Amino acid sequence: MSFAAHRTRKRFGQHWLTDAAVLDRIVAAADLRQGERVLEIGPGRGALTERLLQTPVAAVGAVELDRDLVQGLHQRFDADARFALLQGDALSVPLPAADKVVANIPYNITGPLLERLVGRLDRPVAEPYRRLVLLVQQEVGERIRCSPGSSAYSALSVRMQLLGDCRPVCAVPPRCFQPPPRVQSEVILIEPFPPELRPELGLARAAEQLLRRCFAARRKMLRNSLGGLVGAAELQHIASGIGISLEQRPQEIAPRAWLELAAGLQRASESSPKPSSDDAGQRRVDPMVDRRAEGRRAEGRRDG
Ligand SMILES: C[S@@+](CC[C@H](N)C(=O)[O-])C[C@H]1O[C@@H](n2cnc3c(N)ncnc32)[C@H](O)[C@@H]1O
Repeated sequence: MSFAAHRTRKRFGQHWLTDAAVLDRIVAAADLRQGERVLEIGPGRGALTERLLQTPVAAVGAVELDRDLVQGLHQRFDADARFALLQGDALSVPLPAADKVVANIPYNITGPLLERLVGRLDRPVAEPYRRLVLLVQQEVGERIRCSPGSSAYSALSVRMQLLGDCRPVCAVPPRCFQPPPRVQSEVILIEPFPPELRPELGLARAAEQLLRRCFAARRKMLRNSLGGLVGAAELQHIASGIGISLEQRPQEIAPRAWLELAAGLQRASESSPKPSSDDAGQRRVDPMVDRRAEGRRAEGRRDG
């Protein structure tokens, strides 16, 4: 099917980026160099693909879910040997090897796609991309990159900022798309840390549990959220060592401090006497904390 015959599908999050200045900003932020391979999720009708192919990259691997766009994309780009298209779901197909990812992503899969591309704190991707430049719903972008103390600061902010350097590139209002989405958007840049700079796996797991526990009750002071994990004096000692107050709430604690807190609690829990059968399971970071609270929040929706 040609692009002219194609009908835009809302369920695939199809909002074509038509603003030349935003396309320029995305490509400039990606800083694509000679020989690099770039992955594009959701090329659509190829507005961004065309720009990517104007850079000196060695390969542009694109993954598009909508079968009806495949023919048009082949017609438009097959003359360039660097272009390769894979039809399928970016959440499940084997992704083409790449150094960088550049994409105007379908907002309804933001959460799982981020997990696939950047990984989770306790399940990081083995070989991180060097850089990702993603057009996302502004609300999600803000949560990814915001500083502690901001109302948008959440467990997602901590996780992402422990996995990489996250920065805003530019705001993108609805008029930059056709059809315009109902929500504001923004371009963000993520530079994942190399494996040697990531938290060690045991600590990452403990931090993940801690984040779930504390952000499930984000209005509670740490003293209350953490009470019962270790004794009150021990908890105070750990907090003072990190330079945080137990009167603080989760959204005030910086990403690195979460790791230090998890490490301190782990150490305290390991060195304390074995709990009696009555309070077994209460002294260590609780692995059964409710996962649902954070579960779906990272999934943005372009249509509000
Ligand atoms: C917001 S549009 C962006 C299109 C184009 N890159 C642009 O900037 O104009 C999102 C694109 O992702 C595609 N898409 C949606 N879900 C997908 C998935 N799970 N895997 C791969 N592509 C997907 C849509 O069909 C659509 O082409």
